[in-house]
Amino acid sequence: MTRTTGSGPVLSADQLSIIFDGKDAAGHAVEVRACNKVSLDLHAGEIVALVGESGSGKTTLARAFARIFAPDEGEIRFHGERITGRPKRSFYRHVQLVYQDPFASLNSLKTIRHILGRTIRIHKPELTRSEVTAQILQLLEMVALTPAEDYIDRFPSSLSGGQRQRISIARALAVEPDVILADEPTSMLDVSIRLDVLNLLDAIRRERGVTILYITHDIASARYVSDRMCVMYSGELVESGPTEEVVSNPRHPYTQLLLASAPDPSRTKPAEPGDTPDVDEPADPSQAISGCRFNPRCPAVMDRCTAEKPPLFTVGEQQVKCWLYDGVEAPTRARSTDGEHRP
Ligand SMILES: Nc1ncnc2c1ncn2[C@@H]1O[C@H](COP(=O)(O)OP(=O)(O)OP(=O)(O)O)[C@@H](O)[C@H]1O
Repeated sequence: MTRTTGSGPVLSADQLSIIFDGKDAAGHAVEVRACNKVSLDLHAGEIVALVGESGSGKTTLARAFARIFAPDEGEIRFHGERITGRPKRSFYRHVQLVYQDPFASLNSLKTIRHILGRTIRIHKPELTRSEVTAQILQLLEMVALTPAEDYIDRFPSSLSGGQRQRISIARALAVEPDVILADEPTSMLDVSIRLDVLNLLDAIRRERGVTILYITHDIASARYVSDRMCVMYSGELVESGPTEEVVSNPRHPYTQLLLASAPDPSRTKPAEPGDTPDVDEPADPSQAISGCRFNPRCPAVMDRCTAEKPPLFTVGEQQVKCWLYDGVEAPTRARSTDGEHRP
């Protein structure tokens, strides 16, 4: 798969559904739409945060982008080309996944030289041994494990969680990817080093132009690092837009709930007493719900919400899947778009 240049998205999901076999509360077989007709474009050099509570489908979407799950409906496109049926190895030259758990994702019996060298050699078999070593040292410097010579022959078991996550990120960078899909990369790390990893992702984007999908439960970290925020609920994207717009003026009742529940003192929309349901009550995608999937929890539910599924409405720079915005005009600021009403 070759990289083509152009102004379109680097990686995109187009009406993507991933469906698992599951069981409902009574034990009957049901389909679980972990992702349901999701459309999302990732543009060159941007950091997009995908936020939502546990079970909302964030990991499933990342794994579909990484081709671990094949689409049941819709498409994944890389620079506009369908990827179904294309060789995976050449795709992984461009798109890399960083996992949540830096302890499980690195082989603790191999040295860092082996772990990074193997990835470099798979993608660049023409390099000599000394060229591979030079690249490993360069990668260690990029992820701030310095002096790099002190780390290259160490085993992951001698590193802290934050240092291991840096090795995972270095391994992703080893192929000089266009896109990194970072699935909760800081959630298993000490709070004190989470910011370092977020700053590293930001540096990778600025210095290498890598597009990053940052998946997280934590709205404050998403706000810190991302340009755009997409909110997922029960397998669907319910709101997206420039991060500051979404955070300072959340439109969807679910986004309002998430923000009101976030331990972020700088939030601008505090909860009104009694107006939000419990955010710890996760959505169950195996549950049959007619109309909007958020309607059983929505403080603003209307008759229409239980009868019809809302489409995406454009409100200013945001896209919101909620009937509250049917026919609502909001001031639109001058900003270039690709003309399509897609997140
Ligand atoms: N292999 C699978 N088989 C059946 N159901 C699955 C499978 N993988 C995920 N699911 C279901 O799909 C839904 C979405 O899961 P997913 O892990 O994508 O959510 P998430 O938002 O990433 O949650 P978390 O933050 O807890 O990882 C959940 O209801 C989950 O139980």
